Amino acid sequence: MTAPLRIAVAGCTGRMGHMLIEAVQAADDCVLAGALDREGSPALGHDAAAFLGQASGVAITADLRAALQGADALIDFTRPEGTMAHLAVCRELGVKLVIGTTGFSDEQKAQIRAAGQDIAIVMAPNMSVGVNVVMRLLDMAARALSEGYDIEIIEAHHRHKVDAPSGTALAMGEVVAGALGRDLKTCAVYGREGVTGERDPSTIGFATVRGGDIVGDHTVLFAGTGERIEVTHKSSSRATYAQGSLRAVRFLAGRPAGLFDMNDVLGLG
Ligand SMILES: NC(=O)C1=CN([C@@H]2O[C@H](COP(=O)(O)OP(=O)(O)OC[C@H]3O[C@@H](n4cnc5c(N)ncnc54)[C@H](OP(=O)(O)O)[C@@H]3O)[C@@H](O)[C@H]2O)C=CC1
Ligand SMILES: O=C(O)C1=N[C@H](C(=O)O)C[C@H](O)C1
Repeated sequence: MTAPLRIAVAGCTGRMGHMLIEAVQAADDCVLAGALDREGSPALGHDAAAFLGQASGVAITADLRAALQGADALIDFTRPEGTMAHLAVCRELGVKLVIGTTGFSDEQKAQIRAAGQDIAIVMAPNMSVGVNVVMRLLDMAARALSEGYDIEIIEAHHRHKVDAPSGTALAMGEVVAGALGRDLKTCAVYGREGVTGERDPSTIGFATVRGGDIVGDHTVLFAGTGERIEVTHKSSSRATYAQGSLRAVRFLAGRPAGLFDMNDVLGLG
């Protein structure tokens, strides 16, 4: 029998933190090794699975090194500044890392790439199987619809989301731009207002909706003359992100270093 994967969770009281703890508690091959929250959190010292009416035996701590003690991997869905601080310590201690956080700057992404030389990391703005399959569909659609179709990416999320456009929408934009030989940095248009002039066909537009408890909807619209194609993914539960994160941890077992994404984890090439 193989030893269970020992997983620490950062942001353990957040929306994703709770989903991750529930998923780890339910998985036969995983065990909760650490639960990290921020200094000052009223949850510090409480059992990390208390919200489920369960006892994990892991007390929530703000001490990162304590949370990582004996952990094989840290799953991090927090904020970019939190993830960067966690990354440095994981790199020092040789702990693998699954990064679900979105909203990183180019410089922060470069630092994550560099850390991948020393530790094994999976980073993906969306851990669901469905979204990563949609990415492949988008590559195919963009190549087939490269002439005469205007491309717009529309995403909707809950009222608490702090970054826009979503990491997933930006990744979809990268896939489409890559398939068309465009550079998203120069062709993206983020929202429109006032007298904008006619649409430039070389652009990829983004529109953001925020409201209520929407888990995460993404549509890529290819609008032509006489027809339009919409490729849509809708998340109805965060459980898919948590299950994808556990798949990522399993994928990292036995891999000493490298920066991977969900294509690698899911074998999508
Ligand atoms: N890759 C994917 O599949 C998905 C990615 N996400 C991304 O995950 C991230 C978290 O989302 P969500 O769970 O909804 O957010 P929440 O706000 O619900 O949870 C964030 C958690 O991180 C903690 N936190 C916030 N700032 C810091 C920091 N600087 N250092 C350490 N911890 C911090 C919060 O603590 P406190 O409560 O004290 O602020 C909280 O526990 C977002 O970037 C989101 O876009 C979300 C879903 C899926
Ligand atoms: O903040 C969220 O909730 C989500 N964030 C991710 C993103 O920015 O793409 C993934 C998912 O859409 C949910």
